[in-house]
Amino acid sequence: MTKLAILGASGHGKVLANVAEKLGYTVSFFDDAYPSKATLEHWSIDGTFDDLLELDRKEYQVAVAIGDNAVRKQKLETLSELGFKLPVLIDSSATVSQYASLKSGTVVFPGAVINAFAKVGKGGIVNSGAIVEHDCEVLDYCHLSPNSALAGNVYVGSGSWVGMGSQVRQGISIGDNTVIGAGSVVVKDIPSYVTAFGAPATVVCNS
Ligand SMILES: CC(=O)SCCNC(=O)CCNC(=O)[C@H](O)C(C)(C)COP(=O)(O)OP(=O)(O)OC[C@H]1O[C@@H](n2cnc3c(N)ncnc32)[C@H](O)[C@@H]1OP(=O)(O)O
Repeated sequence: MTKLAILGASGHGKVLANVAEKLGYTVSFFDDAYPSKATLEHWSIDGTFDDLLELDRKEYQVAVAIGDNAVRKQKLETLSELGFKLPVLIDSSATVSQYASLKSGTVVFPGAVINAFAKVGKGGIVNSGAIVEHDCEVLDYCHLSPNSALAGNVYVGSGSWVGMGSQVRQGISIGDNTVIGAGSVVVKDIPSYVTAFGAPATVVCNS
């Protein structure tokens, strides 16, 4: 059995562990709240981030269960530089086209769909029931929240967060480090470093 060390003993971590166990991994958690927090449900937390860095890279692969895109990026980059394998994890109930491409550290949650020729970069979260239609390009360290839907040929810049249930019309471009609020309907391009929401989505502030 392959061992997976999960950084982040969070709700997100619980779902990630569930995905990984279905794929046959044995999981253990690491979190900087250790030792004051030593368990997560029935799992044990075995140490802090620094403890995780001491693990044998041949024995352990690593996943980062941190929802904040910037923090997840920073942790994954450190782990990658230190030689840890950051697997792509795809829940057994998700549908991912054989023509789609996903980069290291990306996790696809239950019921998500990634269709033909879509690309998802490094360290992404494709959350439960999210849809990434054909030819979309989602750059590194994005989070597509539960039930969000990108129609065909949508572009999402790095570090952006598409909120729960949001829908993005085909061909739309969303910039880097932008937040699309929950329940939005995006019908016009949205620039980088902003928060936008509503139906139709409009920019409400810089993020
Ligand atoms: C498994 C998981 O749980 S994954 C996590 C999924 N979570 C999400 O998708 C949440 C995405 N986040 C949001 O939608 C947030 O509301 C954000 C980021 C857009 C804004 O958050 P904040 O900056 O904290 O805004 P705040 O909650 O203070 O609201 C400010 C105003 O905007 C309004 N507002 C906030 N979000 C939205 C939204 N998505 N759509 C419409 N209006 C909104 C609020 O009603 C409030 O209006 P008011 O000033 O008239 O009272």
